[in-house]
Amino acid sequence: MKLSVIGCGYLGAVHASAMAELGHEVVGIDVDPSKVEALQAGRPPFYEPGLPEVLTSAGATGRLRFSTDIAEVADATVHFIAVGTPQSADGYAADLKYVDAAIEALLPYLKEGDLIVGKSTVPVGTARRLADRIAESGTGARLAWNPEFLREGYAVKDTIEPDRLVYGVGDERDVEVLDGVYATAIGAGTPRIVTDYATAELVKVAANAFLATKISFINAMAEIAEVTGADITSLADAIGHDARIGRRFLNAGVGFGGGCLPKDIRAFTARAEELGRGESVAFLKEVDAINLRRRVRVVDLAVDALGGAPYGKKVAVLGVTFKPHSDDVRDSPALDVAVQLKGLGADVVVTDPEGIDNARLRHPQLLYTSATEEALRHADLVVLVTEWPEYVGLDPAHVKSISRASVIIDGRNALDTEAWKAAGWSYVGMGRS
Ligand SMILES: NC(=O)c1ccc[n+]([C@@H]2O[C@H](COP(=O)([O-])OP(=O)(O)OC[C@H]3O[C@@H](n4cnc5c(N)ncnc54)[C@H](O)[C@@H]3O)[C@@H](O)[C@H]2O)c1
Ligand SMILES: O=c1ccn([C@@H]2O[C@H](COP(=O)(O)OP(=O)(O)O[C@H]3O[C@H](CO)[C@@H](O)[C@H](O)[C@H]3O)[C@@H](O)[C@H]2O)c(=O)[nH]1
Repeated sequence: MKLSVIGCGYLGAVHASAMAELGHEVVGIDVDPSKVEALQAGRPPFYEPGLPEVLTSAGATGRLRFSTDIAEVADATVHFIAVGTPQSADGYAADLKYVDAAIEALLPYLKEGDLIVGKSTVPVGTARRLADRIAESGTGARLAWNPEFLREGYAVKDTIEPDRLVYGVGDERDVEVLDGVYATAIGAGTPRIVTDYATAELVKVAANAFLATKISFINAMAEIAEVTGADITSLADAIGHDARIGRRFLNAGVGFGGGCLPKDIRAFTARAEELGRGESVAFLKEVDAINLRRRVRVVDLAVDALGGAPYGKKVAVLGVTFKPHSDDVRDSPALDVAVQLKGLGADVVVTDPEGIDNARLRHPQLLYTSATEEALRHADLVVLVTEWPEYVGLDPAHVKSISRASVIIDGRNALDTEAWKAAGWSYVGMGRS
């Protein structure tokens, strides 16, 4: 099939490449010429494991191209909307200006029977509004909403082998069109839920709200563990053995960040309030508050470890991305912790395998190095905030020999506690003693 993908950021670039890899002819459109140039040259403009390989192999088939010219969508019959829906500058609601602009830009090129497929995460009610706009344009095109559940770091695999497909449709004919797009996954028996627009939109935000709640739940338990001497990791293991609860997403630590969970729970709260149902999701404000408290907790632990006097002390911050295997620093707890420590006067040196360039753009006041040793050398304190394998695998005896630190703060409960203690470190985890 001939597809277009409007918006080639984290979601769109992966979607376009994976769809071409699966045999479709795809044009990816983005308004950012530097992104388009990089993608067209086979270079992902961001770090995502597996994407360079798919870009190259799909590119070599001639089925994948990228452009800034929206007119190039004219041949395609299915058009994915994958533009950003960030938090508004003045509140919690999602800013839909990119989605609206993408639809308006697409309208002149639509043909009878074309299908626009929304993949961006939007407030419930958006698809109905956009469907009305498309109907009124008289193009004969239709709209479906097909939320995306990929995780950064596993984005290619999650796109090619999704857990489930959700089709929010306004016309039953579009189920067949989407089955054609996802023929490989459908053939492999991937569950597919066909529903209306509102349910499809809500499935996406409900899934992220649930994941965020699960993380904040375990972090709330960590707060209790901290005042009782209980161990949060053992607690998570124990409750996680109950199949009704499950162990995944029960890792306590500095909390969740990224371009999705924080903004999506806030946008959901704002939308529910608009609908007069703010009380139904009021708990998400608490989920957000618990999450943000974990960042402060790490900062407080660091200040304590520095004897209450962070000024002029060298703090090595290991990790700056919101999670490993990504270069994304959007709403990153790690970056937030680094900025807060810097604000208290510490000489913060941040290291990360992939996130430094993005972090520097946002916070040029911090010192950065890609060399872990340089960050650690003569550090008065070591704080791990993103569990990259290279930090988890550090030799505690070696770190001791090059730093001045005696305390390691493990903001992700990812280190081998006993090994660090055995090497003479005072180990400080999150919700564990
Ligand atoms: N990143 C993820 O892991 C992920 C997963 C699932 C869903 N989502 C959702 O997908 C959407 C996109 O997220 P993202 O992380 O890829 O954002 P992003 O900011 O990385 O990418 C958005 C892209 O859209 C481009 N763009 C903006 N307006 C445009 C227009 N009119 N025409 C063409 N291109 C335009 C921007 O230049 C940018 O490259 C969001 O709604 C997000 O919530 C993201
Ligand atoms: O037990 C856990 C699990 C995760 N996290 C943190 O939670 C955040 C989000 O992690 P993850 O969900 O893996 O990352 P994303 O790539 O942002 O993916 C989420 O957001 C995407 C965008 O909506 C969805 O598509 C995915 O399904 C959803 O998992 C990160 O900061 C993690 O460090 C924890 O603190 N503890």
